Amino acid sequence: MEQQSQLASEDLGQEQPDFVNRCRWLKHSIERQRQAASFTCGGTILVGSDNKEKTEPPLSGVHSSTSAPCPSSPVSILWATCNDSTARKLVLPLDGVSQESSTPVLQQLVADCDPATFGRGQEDILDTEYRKAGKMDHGHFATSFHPADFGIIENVERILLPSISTATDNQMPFRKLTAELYKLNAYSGPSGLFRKHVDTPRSKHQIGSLVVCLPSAFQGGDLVVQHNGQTVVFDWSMRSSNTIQWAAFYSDCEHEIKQITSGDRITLTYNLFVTEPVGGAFPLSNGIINPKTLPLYSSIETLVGDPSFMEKGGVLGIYCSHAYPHSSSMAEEHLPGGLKGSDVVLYSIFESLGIEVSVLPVLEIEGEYNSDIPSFELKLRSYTYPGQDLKGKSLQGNIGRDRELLSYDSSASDLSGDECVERRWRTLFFSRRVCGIQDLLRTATKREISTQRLEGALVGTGLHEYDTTTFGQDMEPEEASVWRSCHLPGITWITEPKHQEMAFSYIAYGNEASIGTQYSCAAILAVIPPFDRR
Ligand SMILES: O=C(O)CCC(=O)C(=O)O
Ligand SMILES: [Fe+2]
Repeated sequence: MEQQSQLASEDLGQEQPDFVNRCRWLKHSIERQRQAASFTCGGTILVGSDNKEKTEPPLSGVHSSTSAPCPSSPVSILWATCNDSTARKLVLPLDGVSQESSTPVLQQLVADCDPATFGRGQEDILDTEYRKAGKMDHGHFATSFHPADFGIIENVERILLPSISTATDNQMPFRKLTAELYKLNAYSGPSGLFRKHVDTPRSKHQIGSLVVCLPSAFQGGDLVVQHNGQTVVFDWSMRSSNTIQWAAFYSDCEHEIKQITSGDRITLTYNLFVTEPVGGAFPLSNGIINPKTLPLYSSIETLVGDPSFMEKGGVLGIYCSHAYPHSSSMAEEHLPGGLKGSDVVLYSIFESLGIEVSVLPVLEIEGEYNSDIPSFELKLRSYTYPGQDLKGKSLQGNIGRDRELLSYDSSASDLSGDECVERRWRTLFFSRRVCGIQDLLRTATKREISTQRLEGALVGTGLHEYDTTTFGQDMEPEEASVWRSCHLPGITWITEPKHQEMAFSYIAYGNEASIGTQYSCAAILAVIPPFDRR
C-alpha cells in the first residue's frame, strides 16, 4: 500500500521539489514577461520570382490558422541623386540577369548613399568607429515594399502595443500602430557596423522602430536588441540572399549591428507610431510572427524539452492577463485570434512547440476558481478522488497500462455516465496520457457528472455566450444546462485569475426567489504530452 501511494504521487508529478521549482520558475518567467512584455519580435517573408500575376498580399482576417505568409514579389527601389536627376532602379534579390537586378546597380545604390550619422544629444555626429554605414532619407527614394502588405504591422501591434500605457495612449481604446518609412541604410563588408544605441523618437506617439532587411547577400551584421537585461539576436545573414527579414522593438531598447564582414546589408527603417483607428482580430499562426524571436520562447522550449518536467504529461493553466469579452456572442470568433500581449505570446509559443493549447472559460465556484489549488502559490497537493475509495485497487496496474486504459476509455460509451466519467478522470490523473482538452471536454460533459461534485476547475466546453436561466432550488448553479462544462482536476495553475466576465445569471426559486450571477475567467490551457511524445 505504501509503495502504491508513493508511485501515485510520483506519477502525478506533484509534491516533488523539482516539479514545484520548475512550475515556480515558469510562473516567474511569465510574470517577468507580463511586466516587461515582449520588447521585440520579428519574422521572415519569402521572396517569390517576379511572375506575371503579382502575389496578392493577405487580407487581415482571412488567414487560415495554418497558412504561410504570402511571399513578396522582388522589391524595387527607385532613387535619384542631387547631381544627376536620372532615376535609377534596383530590384532585389539580384537575379544576375537583368541590368536593374545586377551587382553594379546594387553598388551604385550603396555609392549614392550619404555617410550615416547618428544623434547624440541635439547633434548629428559622423564617426565611422561608431557607425559605418550609408543612408538615404525617405524623400530621396521610393520602394515597392510596404510592411502593411504582409501583416507585419498588425502582428507587431498585437505583441508590442498592449504594454504601452502612457496617459495619452490610454485614451485611445482602439489604438493601433502605423509605420512611417524613415530611411534606407546600407552596411557593407568588410567593416560596416552600428554600435549600441537607442533610436531617437520622432514624436511622443512613437513607441518603437521597425527594421526590414531586404534580400541581398551578406555575412555578419547581427542585429542585437536588449531590454531590461534580456537580449534577442537577429541573425539575418544565413537567409539574406532571398528573404525579407524584419524586427520591431520598443524605442527604449538598446540595439546594435555587429560588423558586416562581406556583402551589402540593405535595410529600410520605419518609425512606429500609436494611432487611433479600429483593428480586428485574426488568427495567430499566420506565419508572420516567428515565435522563436519572442524572448520567452527559449525558456518554455527548455522546460518542455526537460524529461523531468511533466514526464508523464499534464495540463498547464494560465489565466489571461488581458481582459477579453470572452462571454460575448462574438467570443468564438475573436478568440484565440484576438489575444494580446503576453497572452498571444504564450499561446503562440505553445502552439509552435506542437503543444495543444486552447482558450477556455473557467467558472467560479462559490467565489473560487480552482478548488484543488486555491492558493496559486503552487503549493501543489496530491489529488484525492472524492467519493471514490481507491483502497484495494491497484494503482500500479493502472499506471503501467495507460494505453489500455485509454482504449478502454474511448470505448466507454457503453458504461453508465458516472462510470464513464470516472474512468476518464482516472486516465488523466494516473496515466497523464492526456489526448487534449477538447477531447476530454467533448466526452466528459457536465451532464455526465451532474450528480457528482468532483474537484478541479470547472472548465467550459467552449466560449459560451452569456445567458440567463431558471433552475430549481436544489440545483447547483453549474448544473444549470446553460453552461456546458466539466470539472478538470489536476491542472497545474501557473497564474491567478484576473478578468472576470458574467458567465450566466439565474433565478433560483426557493422560499424567496433570488437572482444570482456566475462569473468566468478566460484561461490558456496547454496540454503537455508525456515526454516520450514531445
Ligand atoms: O539596419 C538596421 O538593422 C537598424 C538600423 C538602426 O538601428 C537605425 O537606423 O537606427
Ligand atoms: Fe537604431
